Amino acid sequence: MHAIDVTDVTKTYGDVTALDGLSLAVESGTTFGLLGTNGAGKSTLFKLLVGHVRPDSGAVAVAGRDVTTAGAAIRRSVGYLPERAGFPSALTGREVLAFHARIRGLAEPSARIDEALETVGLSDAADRRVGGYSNGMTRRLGLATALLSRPRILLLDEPTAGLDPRGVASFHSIVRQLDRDDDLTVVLSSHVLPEVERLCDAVAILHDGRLRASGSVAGLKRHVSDDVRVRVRLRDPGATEDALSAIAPREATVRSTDDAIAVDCSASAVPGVLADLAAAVPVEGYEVREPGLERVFERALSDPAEVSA
Ligand SMILES: Nc1ncnc2c1ncn2[C@@H]1O[C@H](COP(=O)(O)OP(=O)(O)OP(=O)(O)O)[C@@H](O)[C@H]1O
Repeated sequence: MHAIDVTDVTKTYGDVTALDGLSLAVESGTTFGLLGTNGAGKSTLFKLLVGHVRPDSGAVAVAGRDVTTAGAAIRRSVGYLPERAGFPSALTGREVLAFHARIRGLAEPSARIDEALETVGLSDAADRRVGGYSNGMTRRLGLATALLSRPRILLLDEPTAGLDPRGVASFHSIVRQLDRDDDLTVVLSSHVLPEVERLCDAVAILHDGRLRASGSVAGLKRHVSDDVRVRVRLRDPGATEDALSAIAPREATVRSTDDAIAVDCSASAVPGVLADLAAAVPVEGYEVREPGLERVFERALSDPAEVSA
């Protein structure tokens, strides 16, 4: 069962094509990561999913219902934390939530407000003015507003951007706690690949409004896993050119930094690569790395063919 179905959606803003024939499905109950370069269309996708903008063409369905026709009913089942959520600084956290509960016409608002405050760890700060909240607390208050209607689908647009490491850790632990609820689908966008790798079951990578890759994190990694990356540190930074020439005849992708070169090649080619390099230039050391989500991302951006894994 899909929580979200996006079918051949195009969305333009004047001359800018934000989404270009995008199709994407998100399984119910999963935590799904949305990755992409700046301007790839992630925020536009979130806005389509909550009905804040309409597609020029194509269909957007949430919980099996078309967003453009289901309107308010959809908004009740979806919680949305926008990329930039600010609140009136003179209000307390509880007053902000009471306001959001009122405009959404929620029944039993105080019980829901207490529950949301508890979930995001703001119960003790609930009666303090929002103007005195840290960035992390403000983001968590944003999450609390998204949770007020006890949504089945939670959309988090770059929820940890700009937070310090403690703020990030505390947000992650809340998302992990929410993830225990099998009926809740979480879609989060992020530029931090390790964050997505840690929290998400499946991901989509967007570029220029198009889908470049989608699938389980493990499946996408396997897709590029015939290659490993060998990073070789050179004793003499001036030897980079000689090192590159030594590798040139091999079937490998090579990148150089000031004092190291990184070679993507098959695992079986590693001894030969190391031997070629050691014969050509003084080598300080090396490490071999299995592919991570970072490699999947690089591959997705450099190769326009859509990958599904
Ligand atoms: N209201 C708007 N008016 C005009 N252009 C817009 C508008 N909103 C978004 N765009 C453009 O649409 C494209 C996609 O933007 P969007 O914000 O969806 O990308 P994003 O992936 O969320 O980017 P980022 O990672 O930088 O937040 C960009 O080129 C952006 O400039």
